[in-house]
This record gives sequence, structure tokens and C-alpha cells, in this order.
Amino acid sequence: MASERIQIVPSVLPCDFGALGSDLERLEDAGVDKIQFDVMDGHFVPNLTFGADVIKSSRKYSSLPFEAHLMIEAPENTLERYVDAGCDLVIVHAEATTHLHRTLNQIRGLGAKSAVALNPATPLCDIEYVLTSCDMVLIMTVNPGFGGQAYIAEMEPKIARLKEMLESLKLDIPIEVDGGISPKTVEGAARAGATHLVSGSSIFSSPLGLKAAVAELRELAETASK
Ligand SMILES: O=C(CO)[C@@H](O)[C@H](O)COP(=O)(O)O
Ligand SMILES: [Co+2]
Repeated sequence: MASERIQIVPSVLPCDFGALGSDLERLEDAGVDKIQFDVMDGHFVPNLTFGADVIKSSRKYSSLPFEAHLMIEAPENTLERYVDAGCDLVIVHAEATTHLHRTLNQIRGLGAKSAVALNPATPLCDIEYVLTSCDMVLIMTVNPGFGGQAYIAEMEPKIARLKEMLESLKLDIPIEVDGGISPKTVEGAARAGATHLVSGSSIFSSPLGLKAAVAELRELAETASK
């Protein structure tokens, strides 16, 4: 199944926002599969980053797919701007939008892929009836808002249960994990069923350098998922 291929997805949070273009070029040279832009509004999460304009002006520096991880209240009001900015996939939080089914279909209607993210405390039953409107599900392995937090290993049974749910519904949808992914934690997430692995602080601070850090994460995840 296509969704089983491991993808390494850097979060841009550790990038130098004054030189984002050159950091995006470095990431592409390092062999990553897509780029995650962490959009935070200071309301849904207690941190503020950037909006669609920054993503739009970054688009020319990379040929990789872009995904917007929208940690914002009422994302349905601004989805068009992220698709227009060049995001191939838009991720909304189940906790941040009242009419989740409509919001996910709105993303598809704009011509992008749709995904839903769940905070650690949010149960899988909250998305059971919208899975056919999703092109990916993101299980947060930290509480959203900041990079560099500790991985919450208690999310592994949640990932495994989601994988079972998707299999029983015959839905070929990849599971992404985000937060605290490093060489120490990636195997547990991959073994549980995650194939898209977001990593920020670990790959950027690795003494191996970006390229070898990305290769190491990929190799560990591929071995663990077999
Ligand atoms: O969405 C988020 C945080 O809210 C993530 O994308 C993190 O920013 C990933 O960073 P690390 O946990 O890998 O440092
Ligand atoms: Co993120």
C-alpha cells in the first residue's frame, strides 16, 4: 500500500525564519519527503508563528510537497489562503473546528489533500465518522504549541488502534506522528503504525548533520515497521 512508505517530514519550527529559503534548500538536499509548516495563532495554542504569506513566499525555494499544520481556531475561515500559498495538504485540528466534516471536505473542494490532527487527550472516536473525508490522520505525540517537547509514548496504542480502524474500514490513509520524534522514539511510533514522521529539533540539532540525521530516522523507522 502506498501509505506504508516511510516519509520523513521536517517541521520548520527550528529553521532560521530570517533565512527560511536557504533552510528549505538544505532540507531538500538532505533527502526529506515533504515540509511541515507549523501555523500557530496564539489562541488554539499559546504560541504564535506565521501565516499563509510566509508559506507563499517560501514556495519558490522547494519542489517538495508542503503541508500546513494549522494550530489555529476556526481554520475553516482561512483554508483558501493556505491552498493558494502552495500547500498540497492542509491539516486541521479536530478540537479547533465545530463542523469537522464540512471543513475537511472544504479543503478537498479547494483542490488540496485534507488531514485531521488529534491532540493527545482527544479520543479516536471523535474522527471515526469523518475518516472517509481524510487523506491523512495526524496523531500528536506532544501537546501542540512548541517544538522540543518530550514524546508521549502513551500515544503508541492510539496509533495502533487507529491503524486497526483504518484497516477494518479498508481505508489506505497514512498515519503521521508529530512531536518528540528522534532516534530514541521513532521506532515505537513506526512499530505502532505511523509512516509519516515529523521531526524538528532532533534532526536540526543532530551532531550527524541534517542529511545523516534524516537517513538515520528513515532507516530506524523502516526497520521497525517491517
Ligand atoms: O506541531 C508541532 C508542535 O506543536 C511540531 O511540528 C513540533 O514543532 C515538532 O518539533 P519537535 O517536537 O520534533 O521538536
Ligand atoms: Co507540527
